[in-house]
Amino acid sequence: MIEVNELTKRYGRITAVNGLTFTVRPGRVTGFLGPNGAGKSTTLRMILGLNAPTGGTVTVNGRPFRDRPRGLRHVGALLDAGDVHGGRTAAAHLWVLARGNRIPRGRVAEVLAEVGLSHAARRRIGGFSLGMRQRLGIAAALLGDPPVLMFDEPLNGLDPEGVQWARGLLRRLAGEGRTVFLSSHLMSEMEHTADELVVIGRGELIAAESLRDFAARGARPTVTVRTPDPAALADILTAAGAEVRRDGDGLLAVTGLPAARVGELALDHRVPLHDLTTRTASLEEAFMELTADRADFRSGDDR
Ligand SMILES: Nc1ncnc2c1ncn2[C@@H]1O[C@H](COP(=O)(O)OP(=O)(O)OP(=O)(O)O)[C@@H](O)[C@H]1O
Repeated sequence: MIEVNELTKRYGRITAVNGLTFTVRPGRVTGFLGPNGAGKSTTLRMILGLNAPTGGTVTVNGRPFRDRPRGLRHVGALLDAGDVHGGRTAAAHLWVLARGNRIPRGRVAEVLAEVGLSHAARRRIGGFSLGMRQRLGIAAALLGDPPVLMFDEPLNGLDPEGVQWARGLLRRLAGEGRTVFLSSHLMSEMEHTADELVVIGRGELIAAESLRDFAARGARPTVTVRTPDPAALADILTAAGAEVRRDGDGLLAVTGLPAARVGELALDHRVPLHDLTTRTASLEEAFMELTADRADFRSGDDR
C-alpha cells in the first residue's frame, strides 16, 4: 500500500504538489492522471524518496521507502526510460541493478523474456528504440519481484501491440495481489487499464475513486434533438427543468431530461422532431471537463 498524506513540494515560487492525500491499494491497477505539469512525476519521485517533500509524508507498506535497503525487492519503478547508460547492453544494465540489490543473476534472463527482449539481451541500449527502452525499464522494475510497482507514463512510445502487451502485464501484476500505480496524461490510456483513478491538476487532488464512479460522475447524458421549431421546444424543455443549449441549425443539446421525456413533451405540444439521440460523454471528455480550470498549458492560452 502507498499512503500519501498532505504531501507538498515547492520549487522556489512554484508549488508543484499541494497538500496531496491519497492511498494506492494492492490487487488493483491505479491510474495517476493529470494534465502536463500537474505534478505526477514529482509525486512519484517523492514516493521513491528521490525528492524530499516540503511538507507531508509518504509511506510504502508502512515505512518511508528511503529506509529500505535493497529497494528493488520492495518497489519496482520505471520513471524515465531514457535514464540509462547507452553503452551498456540490456543484460549488463540489469546485472548491475541485480547485484546492487542482492537479486539472483538468473532473474535477468527471466525478466528479459517477460518483456520480450531476450533477443536483444546483448545489444547496446544506445541503439534501442523508445519502445524497447520502455520494455527494458519495465524489466528493471520487475527484477526484484516487488509487491509494489510504479510506472511513469509506461505506455509512451509503445506500438499498439506493445500497449496491449503492457496492459495485460499490468493487469496480471495486480491480479497477483501487487500494488500497481501508473501515471499518464491521457485518459484514453487509463480507460482500458486502470480500476482506480487518482486525478490531480496543478498539484492538487481532483478525484480519487474507481474508474466506474469517475465515469458516472463526469458523464451526464446529453440528448440531442433536431426540430424545425427550436425556440418553442427550448422553452418547453426549459420549463420542464432541462438545461438547453441551442447549437444552431435547429439543433438543441438537452441535459437533465431523458430522451423519452423530450419526445413526449414535443408530442404533447405538437412540435415536430426530426432527430432525437442520446449521447454519453466519453471518459476523455469527463476528464477534460474536471481538469479544465487546472491545466497549466492550454491551446489558445497566452499566459
Ligand atoms: N526540479 C524542478 N525545479 C523547478 N520546477 C520543477 C522541478 N520539477 C518539476 N517542476 C515543476 O513542477 C510542476 C510539476 O511537474 P511534474 O513534472 O511533476 O508534472 P507532471 O504531471 O509529471 O507533468 P508531465 O505530464 O508533463 O510529465 C511543473 O510546473 C514543473 O515545471
